[in-house]
Amino acid sequence: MPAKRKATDSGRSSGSSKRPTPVPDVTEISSSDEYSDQEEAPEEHNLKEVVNKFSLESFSKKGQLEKTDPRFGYKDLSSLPLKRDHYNRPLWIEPVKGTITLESFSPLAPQAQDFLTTIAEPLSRPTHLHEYRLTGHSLYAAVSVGLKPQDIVAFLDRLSKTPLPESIRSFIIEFTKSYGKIKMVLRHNRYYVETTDPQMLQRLLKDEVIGPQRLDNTEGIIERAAPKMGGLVIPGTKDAAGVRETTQQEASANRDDNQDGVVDYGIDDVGEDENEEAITYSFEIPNSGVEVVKARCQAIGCPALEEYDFQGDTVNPNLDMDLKPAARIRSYQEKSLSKMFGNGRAKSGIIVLPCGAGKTLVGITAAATIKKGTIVLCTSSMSVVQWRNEFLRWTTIDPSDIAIFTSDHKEKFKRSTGIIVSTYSMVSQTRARSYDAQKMMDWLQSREWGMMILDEVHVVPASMFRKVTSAIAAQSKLGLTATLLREDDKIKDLNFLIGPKLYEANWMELAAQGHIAKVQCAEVWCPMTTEFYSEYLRESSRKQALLYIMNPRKFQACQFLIDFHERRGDKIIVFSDNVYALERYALKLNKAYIYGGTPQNERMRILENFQHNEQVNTIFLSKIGDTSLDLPEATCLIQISSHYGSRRQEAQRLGRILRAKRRNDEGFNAFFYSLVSKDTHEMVYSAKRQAFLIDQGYAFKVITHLQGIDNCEGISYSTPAERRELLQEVMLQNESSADVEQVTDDLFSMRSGKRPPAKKPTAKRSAATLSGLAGGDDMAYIEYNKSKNKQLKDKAGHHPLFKKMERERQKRKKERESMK
Ligand SMILES: Nc1ncnc2c1ncn2[C@@H]1O[C@H](COP(=O)(O)OP(=O)(O)OP(=O)(O)O)[C@@H](O)[C@H]1O
Repeated sequence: MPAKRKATDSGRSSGSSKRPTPVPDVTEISSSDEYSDQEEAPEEHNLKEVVNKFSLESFSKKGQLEKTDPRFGYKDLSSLPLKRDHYNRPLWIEPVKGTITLESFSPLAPQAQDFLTTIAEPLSRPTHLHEYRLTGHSLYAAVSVGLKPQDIVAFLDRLSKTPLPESIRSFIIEFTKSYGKIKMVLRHNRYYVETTDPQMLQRLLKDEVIGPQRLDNTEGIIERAAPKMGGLVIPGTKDAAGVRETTQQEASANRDDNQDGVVDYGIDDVGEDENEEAITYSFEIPNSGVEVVKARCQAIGCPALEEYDFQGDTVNPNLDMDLKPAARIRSYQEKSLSKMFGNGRAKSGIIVLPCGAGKTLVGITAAATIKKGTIVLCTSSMSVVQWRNEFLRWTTIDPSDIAIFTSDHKEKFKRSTGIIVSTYSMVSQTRARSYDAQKMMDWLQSREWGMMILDEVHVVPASMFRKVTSAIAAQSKLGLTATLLREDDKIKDLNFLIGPKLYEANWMELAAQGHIAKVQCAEVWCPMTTEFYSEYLRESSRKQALLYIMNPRKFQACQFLIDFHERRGDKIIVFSDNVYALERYALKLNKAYIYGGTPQNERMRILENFQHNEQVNTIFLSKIGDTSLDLPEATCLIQISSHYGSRRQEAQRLGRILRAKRRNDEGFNAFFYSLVSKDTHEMVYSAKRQAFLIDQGYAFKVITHLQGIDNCEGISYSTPAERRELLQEVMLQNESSADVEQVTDDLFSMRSGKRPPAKKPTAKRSAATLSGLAGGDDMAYIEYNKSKNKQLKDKAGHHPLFKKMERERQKRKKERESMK
């Protein structure tokens, strides 16, 4: 956990007497990830320096000083006159930061978009204008899929409304000229640094960091013929889907479509000389030196590419596995894989697809393409089981060739190669292992793996990756995620430790094609009641949080929306990070709820009821349901409390309704409401949370008043007395009741049954009249002691199936009685 976070925590433990607790800064606290770094190791610091060096900002700093008016941030772009036919060209290219703006309404936008996702990082993709940025890493990714710097420059120039700025041209050429010259190669479980350029070899050997890493063995400098690239067909597609091919098809399509002949890709020869015969020179380095060498290569401007020539790998046995004939991967899945296998080899990197868009199948198809031993790492044991099932569902793999390594299962595959599915913690754990687990680990470490698939790659910090990647030798690494986001900025480390972002899908495009649901997003502003607001202004920040979450107007909005959507036939999930509020809301509204302390069998019962019981249309979930929850029945989300400014949580939560079963119904929309108490810190957090989704093209409507709420029958807290009573109850809570839940598993964690339930809020709620405290005799503390969750057991009796059984039982009883 970052040091700053610790400071906040210690502030908490100091107790209420040491008020005021500083208002938490969103950037400080929202990085509480399932796997947080405990502290920044010294090598992590070096890593930061290396990754920062590659930012375009530092490259263009000089230009920025010259061109920007410091008072207004105004940039003088008069040196870039518009081209005569600028209206036919879709790009604006900003010379200082390398931002590229695409007019998405241009007829050339689809082709330009494909090109831009290859060479730049998407920043924002609302309806009419998309924004991208060229970075060192994005250019690295572009070169690694076979594009040449001159082609990138030429094509950008053609699409640009102005002549290509000189700064952009030199940035592209400078940053890419050495890419691909150095490769990190794994052979027979040993690492080699490889290059085809003798001068580069000399430079590496003389380098003060890389030189000493060379192993002093008998092999010395190894000369070999460079591997030839073979044709490649990605399973589940109609034909080979290399990016080179795609790009060339697009280029010719573009030429055909382009009546005025203004824009031409002109990149037909991309990667042409790749097949030329060449000699490679390589030397061995120790496993422990891999990261140092990679960091150094990046620092000297020649990043070491990691590519796996799996077609030419005759040492590792082939795995007998194909996609089943019925499996057809979708166009965006194919596109993402084509970035990985663009030149017939497997490149390491990260594929970013929205929640529910089918990342699992992408990983499976990648494994079926290389057909070598593969290790899949997931965040929980439940995901492990799901991955194994998905492999069996989509591929022809023999079930005995795919094994599980978790605390409960330690299986090996029977034949020479296969697939192992495990969790990050099983593989990276450093404390003493059980005898079986250690034996299993030794076995995993003694082998060379063709590919390592890293699921939910965004949650895993650099230190954990280090442990995983140094423990297991894999030829290529594929990271999968929906949200390549971390508030602590450590996401850049992944570029370095796994590989560049290979592909990022456009959420809106996928929604338009019906692969994920269309969602209406709204932020509902709930005014604080006068009593709550006056306390809010007086209280410490932690108590303030409790007040804005428990604001009676927010409660009313929640009740109103649940009622409205239940009547529309929606199934609703209400999310609250705060467990006290979760319980209070759910009990008051007589709904079931799940949080960390809910036993596994009860979780399952509630979820099953939500799916199949017509009486159960709303459930309350703590942050335990943020990820891994697959409930295609859910069509509406209401968020009452969340993790400060976490953009990732917002996106992951939205992801829970993207799989909505009804998504292809005519005019169907899912709904996502964020309830925010007006004029409180919550508004600041809310704005920050939405940033990622807004960049994906979602528009958040602000609702300042819910029509009809004032005369809604049965609405809670409608009288001042009720509101005062709630306030008194909230004020009696300890500050710790305001904390967000600390979650160590996900909704389906199989560990839950064994672990003691998560600690409940330490606040003690006692039954007592509050008249003494509040000076009013009309108020009484109401104690809810019958859990709605327990009631679900009774509710199950109302399910049609149970009703039918009951009817039959009664019928038989009557028959027996009449026979007497
Ligand atoms: N090409 C395809 N054809 C048919 N079904 C598909 C295809 N790709 C994915 N699916 C289905 O879409 C659903 C979502 O897939 P998956 O669970 O892999 O999503 P995900 O991207 O991992 O989501 P999350 O990030 O929420 O875990 C699954 O039911 C899967 O079987």
